[in-house]
Amino acid sequence: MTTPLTVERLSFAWPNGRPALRHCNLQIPRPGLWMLVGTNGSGKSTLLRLIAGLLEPRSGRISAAGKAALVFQNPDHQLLLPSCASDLQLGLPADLGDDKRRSRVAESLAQVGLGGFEERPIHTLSGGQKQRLAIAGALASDADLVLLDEPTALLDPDSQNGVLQLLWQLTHRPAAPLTALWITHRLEELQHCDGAALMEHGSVGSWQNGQQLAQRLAPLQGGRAEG
Ligand SMILES: Nc1ncnc2c1ncn2[C@@H]1O[C@H](COP(=O)(O)OP(=O)(O)OP(=O)(O)O)[C@@H](O)[C@H]1O
Repeated sequence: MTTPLTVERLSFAWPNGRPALRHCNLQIPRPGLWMLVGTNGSGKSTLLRLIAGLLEPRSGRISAAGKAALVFQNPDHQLLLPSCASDLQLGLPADLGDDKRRSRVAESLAQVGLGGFEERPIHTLSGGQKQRLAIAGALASDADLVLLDEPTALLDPDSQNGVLQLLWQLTHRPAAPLTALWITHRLEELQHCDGAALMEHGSVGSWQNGQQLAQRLAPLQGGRAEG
């Protein structure tokens, strides 16, 4: 099986000269749900933006087996059009015909539990539904690698669990399982991943058992992974 993502000696500095990543290495060995935790400012969001191609590295290499899509903490920052269907249409591959576009939108909505929501105005969705729609956008765009930047930070516990379960199911389905790289500050989420790694000062540590990493971090940081 091809390795979904390899990041080698990646370095990045902002225009003000401040380094954000320092020779950062990360390898996701197989599809699944992989989580990153770390102090504020350790470079997690910058790493996701580099992998998504929104930023150019200063040096190093990123090699992804498939297409990447980014899901932001606040879905209002990425859902741009008035209805669910119109928003998903925006991210579809350009070469699809009309019938295929309609069916791709319907399938993507169904896969995230929003079947039949084509005409629903986005402003009428709950926070959890908006986050599901953002994930449907990743599915509709044919992404294999979904990069989620604290996707549950603004959600209540029920919606948080719903989004976690959805990602678990999409990353463990028998046919074409996705690869997800999920940033979190909520240590309880680490119990639901295939591996968790700690990011510090612009570098990522090795994969660990999520539950064990959460147990190590909780007493150190008062239940939160922030410094
Ligand atoms: N647009 C920017 N211009 C300059 N510096 C930035 C910019 N965005 C982030 N930084 C800096 O880069 C460093 C890494 O930020 P980043 O947002 O990647 O950290 P993070 O681990 O995602 O933090 P958090 O957990 O708070 O979201 C920080 O020092 C931050 O202040």
